[in-house]
Amino acid sequence: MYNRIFLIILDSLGIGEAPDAKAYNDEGANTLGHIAEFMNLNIPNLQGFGLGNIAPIKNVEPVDTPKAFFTKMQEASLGKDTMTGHWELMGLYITKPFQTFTETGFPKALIDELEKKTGRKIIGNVSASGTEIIKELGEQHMKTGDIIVYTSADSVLQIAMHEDIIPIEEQYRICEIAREITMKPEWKVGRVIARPFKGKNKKDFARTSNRHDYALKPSEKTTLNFLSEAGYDVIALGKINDIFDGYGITEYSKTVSNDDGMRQVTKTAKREFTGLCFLNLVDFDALYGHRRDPLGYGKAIEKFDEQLPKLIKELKEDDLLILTADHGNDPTAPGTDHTREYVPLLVYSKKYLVGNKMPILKTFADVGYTIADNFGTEKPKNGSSFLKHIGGK
Ligand SMILES: O=P(O)(O)O[C@H]1O[C@H](CO)[C@@H](O)[C@H]1O
Ligand SMILES: [Mn+2]
Ligand SMILES: [Mn+2]
Repeated sequence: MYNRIFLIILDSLGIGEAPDAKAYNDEGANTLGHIAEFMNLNIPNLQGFGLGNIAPIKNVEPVDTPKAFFTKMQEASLGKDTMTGHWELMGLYITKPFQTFTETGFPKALIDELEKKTGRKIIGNVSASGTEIIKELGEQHMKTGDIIVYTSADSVLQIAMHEDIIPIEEQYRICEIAREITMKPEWKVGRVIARPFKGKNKKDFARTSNRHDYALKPSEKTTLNFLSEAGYDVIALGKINDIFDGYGITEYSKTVSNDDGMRQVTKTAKREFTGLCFLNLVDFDALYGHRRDPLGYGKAIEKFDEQLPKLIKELKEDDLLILTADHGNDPTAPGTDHTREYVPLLVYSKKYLVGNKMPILKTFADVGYTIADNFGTEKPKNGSSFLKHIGGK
């Protein structure tokens, strides 16, 4: 048994179109592949793990003796958002996608109720990029106190508010009201998200790290519950606690950036625990994928690669490190939304000098199943264990 499993989600780092990409209008999408074509990606540590053995990536050649076990995984659930990806990683499928309001905006009855309960007028109510809509409506919001509601291709109701106009606690209260209203079955969005920003005017508005996601509680127990019920630690870092609405998590800490996430996971590796440490690195997605910034994305991957050895240094022989993603977000694709892709899977332990190829996995749920299998707890309904491919327990 591995005593500690570190699971790091490089949010949105897809590795090529999924077999069903066409159904999502994402044929040809390849987040990592297209970033590598855009720049000279220099990621020696991930390369050494065998990232370039999974798929052809410019400048990231396959290696003869990869340090990790490597493959790619397909998503089984319907959808390509963060919640869907993460829930599936922990064994839970979403077979009926959450409501989206991409084309229409939110219905008048919902907006009316939100205005009445918050006492504030709503502006926006369209599908938009978060950084664009604050440029467009942020100054008006500052003058009037009206709040900016917007959505995307995901099942989200996002509210952008200036931190000097509406104090952060009040922003969270407004979002809690929105979460309650959108619990109605016909309006049930996957997430309500507070998107606070700062700045003097549209030229320097910038979003802050006080973002807060109000997700739904997973409809069934996941590996996180099975672990914590069996007495193991389930340590959530970054957005993980929000994504699972705390369900099955024994302790959590938020992060302000990818760097902070890597610092926190490395710090956690220095202490004693038995169970899972689960980290999400959201900057890849929020700062670069949605912003269609392949160079920024590539540099963020290089930075991650640089920080990885500090974490590895703290790992013991009976620790397991799993690196993967939750969906794609090809910064060279049209629009600003996620892309339906395979995700890379790298599984590393100091126990092994070399890794090997694993079969392509049909579902992200294999990750959660494998973790439950390792700790000998109840298993999720979906998935199967890949422990047999990495030398057993
Ligand atoms: O454009 P921004 O505000 O970053 O929004 C993005 O972030 C949201 C949640 O991850 C997605 O729905 C996507 O639209
Ligand atoms: Mn995501
Ligand atoms: Mn996203």
